[in-house]
Amino acid sequence: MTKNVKSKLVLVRHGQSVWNEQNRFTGWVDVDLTEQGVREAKKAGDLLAKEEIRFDVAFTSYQKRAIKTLWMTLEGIDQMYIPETKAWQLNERHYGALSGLNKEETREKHGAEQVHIWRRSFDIPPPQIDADHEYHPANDPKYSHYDPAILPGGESLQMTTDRVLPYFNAQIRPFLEAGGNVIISAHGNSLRALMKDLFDVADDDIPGFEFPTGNPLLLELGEGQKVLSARYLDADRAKDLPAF
Ligand SMILES: O=C(O)[C@H](O)COP(=O)(O)O
Repeated sequence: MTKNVKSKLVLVRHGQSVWNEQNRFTGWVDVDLTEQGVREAKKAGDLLAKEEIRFDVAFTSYQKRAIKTLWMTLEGIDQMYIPETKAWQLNERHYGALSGLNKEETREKHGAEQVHIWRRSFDIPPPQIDADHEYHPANDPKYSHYDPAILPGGESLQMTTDRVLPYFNAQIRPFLEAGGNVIISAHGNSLRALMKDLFDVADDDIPGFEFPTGNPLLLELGEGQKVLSARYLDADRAKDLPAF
């Protein structure tokens, strides 16, 4: 049976960041890519070039690790001309008071089980960060044009999903619905939120899925954005995908 592909959607997690390398909780802290992260982002472009997809529009977060990954990927496919929208709703989940801490040291202090709950539960947020802390978005000039009341100080995956999906449905789905091809460069947990919706994954199962850094996930979508096919372009660095 032939697949009736209406649109293509590429999800790419940013290449390795400085704090990925240092094993620190990152969230909304705006750290840069490492040299390895740059190589991963460029490779994402090389891999995507082989697919010969013409994109209509790109989306990314307010965070430079995802923005630069998008730019290098678009450069690799010679499509830097496409419209590009940045939205804080696609940011990584806010890691609250854990932001900046080393994950191993936090395990030593609070126990591996507690750290696993903070990292991989669906609905348990990390401890909130103080409103006057430099890592609270209300104190970051990037977000000064937003009402501080809507800016998070620590999010569970569920809270992340609750701000990613309304944005996706309102701003990105219409392009897919119209048959457009879309690329989104974002983060481990904002991409999990999208994966949960697109593949209809249960709350308890979604934290178990990992997005490799800088490895584009290509989805072919049919009517109503039903997933018809899904594969990571770097098969050697692929992770498990939900059933569809
Ligand atoms: O924000 C972070 O620290 C990482 O990007 C994702 O962290 P996690 O693996 O703990 O979800």
